[in-house]
Order: sequence, then structure tokens, then C-alpha cells
Amino acid sequence: MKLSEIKDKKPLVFNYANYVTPQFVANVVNVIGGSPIMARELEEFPDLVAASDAVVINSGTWRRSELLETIKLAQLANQAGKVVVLDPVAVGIPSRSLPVVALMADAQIDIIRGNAAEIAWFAGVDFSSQGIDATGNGDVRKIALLAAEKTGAIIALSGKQDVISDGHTTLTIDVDVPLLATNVGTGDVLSALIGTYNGDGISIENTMRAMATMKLAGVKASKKVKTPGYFVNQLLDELYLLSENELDAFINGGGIHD
Ligand SMILES: Nc1ncnc2c1ncn2[C@@H]1O[C@H](COP(=O)(O)OP(=O)(O)O)[C@@H](O)[C@H]1O
Ligand SMILES: Cc1ncsc1CCOP(=O)(O)O
Ligand SMILES: [Mg+2]
Repeated sequence: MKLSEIKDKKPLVFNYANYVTPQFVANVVNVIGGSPIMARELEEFPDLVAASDAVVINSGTWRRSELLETIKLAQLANQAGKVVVLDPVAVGIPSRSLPVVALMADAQIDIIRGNAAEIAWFAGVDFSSQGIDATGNGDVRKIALLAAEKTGAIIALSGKQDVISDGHTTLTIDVDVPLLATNVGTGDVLSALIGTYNGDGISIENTMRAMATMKLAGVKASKKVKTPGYFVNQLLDELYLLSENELDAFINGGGIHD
């Protein structure tokens, strides 16, 4: 949906969040105009999925004992026709790959948002990483396209260059904002923004708008402040203040490439 529609409809975004960044994620969904809720209690899933417009599963601090519950959550969302976004934090670490494989075998994941190393894992391409961060270099367009073909999901690959691919259409946002990489959680936030924008229907266009929103807010914040602490607060303010017209101008003004 468009930014103005988010402000109108206030999509409810159910975040199965990691325990590192939930406050940041909830605030970003809130300032953009959506409505966040965090939960991880199985008994609550049917009610919460029914009420939600999107379900965002972040595997960043997943315990094995939560796997079956999370699969159930994704299945409930599938049955209710709600978009499911997966943020597969550090999925390339072998012990982290197994539960993600299990989830994807038993439920449909509509959109996968990860950094280049995480998406490269789905593509079957080698890409250096250190813990939660991508550290290597590679052809990120090709990696996103391959990952989309292999998973059937829309791929939202983030980094210096953002790439969105559904296996047919591949878009890139090529804008370097190093400060966006200085706060832990910007990736988690982006995944929740993607859920918010896809709350009324899953599309590459909605996914691109979410990524452009984050990038543009980052560009604006980095013009005003130069250090990580101020930046994270300025980023929240820029997300809050962002208008539909500014976003359209960014998207149509050469920020996005085929
Ligand atoms: N060097 C960079 N230049 C511009 N934007 C970046 C850069 N690194 C990360 N970002 C942005 O930061 C956000 C989080 O992406 P990323 O750091 O790849 O995720 P994660 O935190 O999951 O590793 C995205 O909006 C992405 O575009
Ligand atoms: C540090 C850390 N450890 C497990 S999840 C997590 C946060 C990851 O956040 P992001 O991928 O958005 O930087
Ligand atoms: Mg991440």
C-alpha cells in the first residue's frame, strides 16, 4: 500500500521479534503509521493473526523449542491470507539454517528480507559474513534473482545496494548511506516496514516502497547528523515526517533502477 494508505488504514503488524531490537521495530511501525504488536505465545496466535494485516517472523534469537510454534504461526497466516515476511538473521550459520529449512518446508514464506550474505545462502552462493553482518562482495542482483527463483518468495536484499526481485522483475536502489549500517536493528526494522507496506496485498511494488522509505529516511537523517546515536533518533523523526510526495519523487527521480 502507499504511505498515505498506511496512515489511513493503520495496518496491524504482528512481529515475532527477536529479543535484541523489538522496541526499535515497534517504534518504526508506529511512526510510519502502522500498528505494531509483539507476541510469542501459541495460544494467542489465532486471535492475533486474525486481527493482523501482516506477520513478520524474525529468527534472530529463535530457540529450537519455538520452532513448531513458529511454523504454526506461519501456517495460520497462510490460511488467513496474511502476508508472511521472514527475516532470517545469520541463516548461513549451519545450526541456524536447519530451523529455517524446516519452517520453509511446512509453511509459505511470501517475502524474505535479509542482507546480502543471508540472501546468498538461499541462492546457494558463497558470500562472507560475520555473525549478523554481510562482509563480502558479490553480484547482489544475481544473488537476489537466484534466491527468488529457488524459494518462490519475493526477495528484499538490503545493503549499500538494495535489490528487490520476484524472479521476473528485479529492481535496485543504489544509494550509499553508511550510517544506516551503524545501528543494530535497521534490518529488523526494514523487515517490519516491508510487512506494513504489504499489509493489503503482496507485491514487488509494495516491497520496493518499503525499502525506498528506509533509504530515503536514512538519506535525510544523514544530512542532518553525523554520528550513530543522533542518527537513530533522526531516522525515526524522518520516517515520521516523510510524505508520499517526497517518496514518489525519490522513487521516480532515478533512485530506483530496473
Ligand atoms: N552501506 C550502506 N549504504 C546504504 N544503506 C545501507 C548500507 N548498509 C545498510 N544499509 C541499509 O540499512 C538497512 C538495513 O540493511 P542491512 O544492514 O543490510 O540489514 P541487516 O541489519 O539485517 O544486516 C537497509 O535499509 C539498507 O538499505
Ligand atoms: C545482534 C543480534 N543477535 C541476534 S538478532 C540480532 C539483531 C539483528 O539485527 P539486524 O540484523 O537488524 O542488525
Ligand atoms: Mg539482519
